[in-house]
Amino acid sequence: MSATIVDRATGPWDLRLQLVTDERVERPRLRRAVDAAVDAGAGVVQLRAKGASAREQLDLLAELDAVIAGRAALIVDDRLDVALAARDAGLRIAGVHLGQSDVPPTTARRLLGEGALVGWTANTLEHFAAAAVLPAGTLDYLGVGVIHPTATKPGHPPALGVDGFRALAAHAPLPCVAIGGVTEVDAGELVAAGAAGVAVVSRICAADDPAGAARAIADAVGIGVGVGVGVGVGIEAAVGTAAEAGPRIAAQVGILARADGSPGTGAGDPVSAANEGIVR
Ligand SMILES: Cc1ncc(COP(=O)(O)OP(=O)(O)O)c(N)n1
Ligand SMILES: Cc1ncsc1CCOP(=O)(O)O
Ligand SMILES: [Mg+2]
Repeated sequence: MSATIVDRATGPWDLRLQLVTDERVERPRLRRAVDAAVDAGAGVVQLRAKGASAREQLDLLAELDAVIAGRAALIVDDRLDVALAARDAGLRIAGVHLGQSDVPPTTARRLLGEGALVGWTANTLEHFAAAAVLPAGTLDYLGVGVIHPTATKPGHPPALGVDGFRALAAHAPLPCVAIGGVTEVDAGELVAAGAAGVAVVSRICAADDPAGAARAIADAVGIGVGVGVGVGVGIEAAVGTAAEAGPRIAAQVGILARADGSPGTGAGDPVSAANEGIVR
């Protein structure tokens, strides 16, 4: 048995906790929140700055890249052009999170490459059906919500609640990241309901104690279980829904062992495997 070192800036991706930046928060505070979230184990940081110009987003990405320092994947909301320009400027940009009205995920995959992280918003069975017919390997995950009403996204779709999420996610062709009003109160329930992870804006970015909030959510989604000990028992565990979605996904749902060498709870269960699949 040997420890597996994962470069979290380049994958495989840990989807259990994604910090999405809050454009209402001042930059120094935002930098602290990002640092705290990554310290707590967030595997993905998404720049969401809808009011910012492309140049402003590039500046922000440079700041975030410096704070993250390769400890997590940095992705961009909506803007494939900005993601590509930031890469061109030498920043570590893992990929994008696209909405239904953004450029097609197939374009993003083609331009960002096989190793990129590409997420797509999907809130309905129709969205799931559209995701399911994309070429295998186009998408890494679906962003599903909102779970609760949230002021962070005005005009958001109807709130699913945890039960609605469970019912919807049961039909998902890819790992689902739950978003919208998520806190430590229900992050664990969402994982139990089938989420590969949660995406969080205000509970961390606007918290008085972002480090405490990030740690509480990280604990709730099981980050920290089996840290540092990995064995190669992931391939069998990866058979099932996620693996059927394509070989890229199967490769991401490797299983880890606990410190005593026994397999993690993901063995034989691809959803749990997805939640436990990264050794750091
Ligand atoms: C992880 C995750 N899921 C969903 C969204 C929502 O993205 P989108 O539909 O593009 O809406 P905006 O964020 O652009 O308002 C997301 N950003 N992240
Ligand atoms: C970007 C986005 N998409 C759906 S809800 C949401 C915002 C979630 O923010 P918060 O975690 O503050 O509720
Ligand atoms: Mg978007």
